[in-house]
Amino acid sequence: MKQTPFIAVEGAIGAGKTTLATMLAQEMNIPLIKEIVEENPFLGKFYENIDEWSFQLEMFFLCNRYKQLEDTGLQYIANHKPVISDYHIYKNLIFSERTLKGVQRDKYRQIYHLLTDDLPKPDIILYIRADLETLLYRIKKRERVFEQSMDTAYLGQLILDYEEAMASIAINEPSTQIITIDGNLIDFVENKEHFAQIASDLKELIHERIQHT
Ligand SMILES: Nc1ncnc2c1ncn2[C@@H]1O[C@H](COP(=O)(O)OP(=O)(O)OP(=O)(O)O)[C@@H](O)[C@H]1O
Ligand SMILES: Nc1nc(=O)c2ncn([C@H]3C[C@H](O)[C@@H](CO)O3)c2[nH]1
Repeated sequence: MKQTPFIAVEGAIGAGKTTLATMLAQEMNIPLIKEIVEENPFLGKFYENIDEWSFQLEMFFLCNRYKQLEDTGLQYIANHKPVISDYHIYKNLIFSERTLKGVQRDKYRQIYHLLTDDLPKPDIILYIRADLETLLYRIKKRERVFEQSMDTAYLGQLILDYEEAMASIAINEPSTQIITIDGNLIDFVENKEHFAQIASDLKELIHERIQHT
């Protein structure tokens, strides 16, 4: 096992990935890799008309994440520096398998594998699992205008897709350790003890990995 961890925070839309990754980066004094949201020119259009804009949006996310992770590999992982990101590259497939159809989906899949198969993959995933009610509440509270008309069925399906994806990673990438956080009950934003427990579990896991290197 590698000594220097690459940690990714994952979960469906509004689960709290960016919030938790930012808090942990600060607590552990490690760099944070954050996905681009506000500068994304296709997100607003996508939520208005998924069929029309999905290919552009998925390709935009893929290219951005590809570049970020390529840089992360060179800057941090190759130099044995720990790093935390608010996504796993696999989320591109989770979303695209739902939003794309037919030839576009086939082409995207090929491009995805071509670009990402040799990218650095996280050693540890913090998976925030939350139900539809919790996510809808948080998306509303966050007030991103383009997300307010999000189809509930789309979000509900993504929750299921995330469950399947995490189970698949657990089987197909056994060196990746997944810590599941109950996002309905654990309030790492308001409750200091909840956050302290997550940080302590993560540090212990990293320590164990170092011991077993
Ligand atoms: N555990 C939590 N308890 C209470 N509020 C939370 C919790 N996690 C996140 N929030 C709140 O929910 C909103 C969404 O959080 P955040 O932006 O971190 O989610 P995200 O998973 O990064 O979203 P996205 O999928 O859109 O990137 C924010 O307003 C945040 O303060
Ligand atoms: N279709 C699609 N594909 C992705 O890879 C992807 N990654 C994030 N998102 C959406 C969720 C939030 O609204 C917003 C910020 O995370 O962007 C995505 N949407």
